[in-house]
Amino acid sequence: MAETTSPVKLEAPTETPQELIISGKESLENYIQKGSDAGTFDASLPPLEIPIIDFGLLTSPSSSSQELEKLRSALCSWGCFQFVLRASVLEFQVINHGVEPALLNKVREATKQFFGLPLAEKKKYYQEDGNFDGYGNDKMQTLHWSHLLYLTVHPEDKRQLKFWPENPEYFRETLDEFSKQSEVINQILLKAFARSLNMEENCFLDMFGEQALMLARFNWYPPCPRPDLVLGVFPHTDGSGLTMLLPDKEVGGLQFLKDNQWYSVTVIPEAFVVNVGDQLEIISNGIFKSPVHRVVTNSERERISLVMFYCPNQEKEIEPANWLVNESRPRLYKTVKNYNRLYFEQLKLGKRAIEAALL
Ligand SMILES: O=C(O)CCC(=O)C(=O)O
Ligand SMILES: [Fe+2]
Repeated sequence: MAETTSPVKLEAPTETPQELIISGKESLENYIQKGSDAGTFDASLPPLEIPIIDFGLLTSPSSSSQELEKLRSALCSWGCFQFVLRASVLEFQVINHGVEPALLNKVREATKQFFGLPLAEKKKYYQEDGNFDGYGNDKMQTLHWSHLLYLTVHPEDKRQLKFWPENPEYFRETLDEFSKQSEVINQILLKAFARSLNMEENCFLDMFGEQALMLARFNWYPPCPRPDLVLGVFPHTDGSGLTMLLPDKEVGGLQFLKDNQWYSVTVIPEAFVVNVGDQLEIISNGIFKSPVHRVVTNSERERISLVMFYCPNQEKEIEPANWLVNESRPRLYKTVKNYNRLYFEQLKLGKRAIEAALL
């Protein structure tokens, strides 16, 4: 998540993990989790039976109550759902063109092309100390088998264009278009989330504010020789308010934890996966769950994903919405400001920020 001063030390990757291991600069051991978190991973887990929400039924104030109930139940039990966007759905919304499969393909193509560039070219966009945007990797004690590119996309005056790839040449305009459409989709979702709890439809949206932060995180998972031992991303919850993920069109890997069991997300080429982040769990006073998830690796194929983190304005305090606090549901969380900072401070200590926010 974006931070002006990132407490997690980020170092730009040099080569792919596999190249580093072959050249002897790094050991596979550095990628294998030890101690109580150690485990072996299995890509063929039970499929995640998360609901597929009909986005079209959420877009009007008189959304079908059945679809809202389905949404509420997904957010409270799994904390995530999938939805497929048809171009027609957004045509009558604020924007006059929808997210078409062609745009999704372009975004995925741009992602693949960028990560496929020679290192010398990618180096131009390396993360710098004290700045979160840019190309790098999560420098945790045990390494993730992935590289990433973080870019702040909203508010527009917070964009740092020097980290926006110019290669491929359509990267910037594609991300710009996709970000604008993602923002509209996120706003529609937040309104539907509020309506699903019988709240005034703008109440979550107002808490995010006009200066809501939107970060794009492009992930690249090269093939890994030991998918049974090495993870692409460790189990975590997102520090966002709301996360909208465009997964790889063909290669799976994302898994969610529920009741101590891991489930694999089914690959549906045109579907987004949406999950609640910690900040929305706080705002909803724990009614919506910020789910633990991870990414497993694959020995044969690379995988890409694009994650859009939508977060409340970090200058604003967030706290459980009044409507959701009552005698039978006492307030669970403190008032917090700049949750993203707390998130990374706790991550560095190997802890979950949401626990530090509990009253
Ligand atoms: O690549 C994915 O499917 C998910 C990545 C993820 O969880 C994240 O970037 O926070
Ligand atoms: Fe995540």
